[in-house]
Amino acid sequence: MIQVADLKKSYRAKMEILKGVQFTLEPNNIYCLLGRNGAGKTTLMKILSGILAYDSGTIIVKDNKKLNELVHYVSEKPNFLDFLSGFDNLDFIQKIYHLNMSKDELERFCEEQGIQSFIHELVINYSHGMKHQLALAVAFLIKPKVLLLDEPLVSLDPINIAETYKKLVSYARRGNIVLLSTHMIPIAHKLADEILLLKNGKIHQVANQYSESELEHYVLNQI
Ligand SMILES: Nc1ncnc2c1ncn2[C@@H]1O[C@H](COP(=O)(O)OP(=O)(O)OP(=O)(O)O)[C@@H](O)[C@H]1O
Repeated sequence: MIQVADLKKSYRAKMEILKGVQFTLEPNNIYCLLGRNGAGKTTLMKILSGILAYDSGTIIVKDNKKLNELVHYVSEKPNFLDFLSGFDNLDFIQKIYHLNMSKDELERFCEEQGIQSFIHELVINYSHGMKHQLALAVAFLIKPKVLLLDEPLVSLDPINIAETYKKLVSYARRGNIVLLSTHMIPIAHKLADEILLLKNGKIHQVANQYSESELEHYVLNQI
């Protein structure tokens, strides 16, 4: 469980983006982070993943575990070693994480992830959607307890979106936390157990108990 309280962040003296953010994340749940452009969603995710420092507030992790050891952040602009294949990128990452996977095991993993058709091509030649699929595969390879995804579905085709829905739900239900930012209300409605609405530097946390049109109405009235 992760409890965030009174979290504040400014980039410049007069530009406070997070003004005392408060929310709780529990294992087995998917959270969708919604908010207008520039609301601070990426800022919040970067803070949770330890990439960015915050000014004040507390982030408490159950059992006093270190958050940055539990979290994996998938950026909206994933970066890889472009002149290696996706497969060699995955192999490099599994070695860094000491997963001790053989090439055959990694091939099987790529098949399970549905990325075998392009995984041996150089990343420099990948489309946006292929890069995002590879970034999601990295997340499922290293299996973080807390998976943060910054607009992960924007460049995926409908079949890959449906597959990713299934993967994220089953991943969360195995005792993990999934937090993803999205601008798409149907995605939030379909996936989220709870909605985190970021507005004016504060979070409103609500259960996803709405129909899709009610959620749209709620979000459009709140943000
Ligand atoms: N490194 C930085 N230095 C200064 N200002 C920044 C920096 N990064 C982000 N900001 C500002 O902080 C605000 C929040 O940005 P952030 O990227 O967190 O928003 P967001 O909710 O993810 O937006 P979007 O939905 O458009 O992706 C914006 O006003 C942005 O210009």
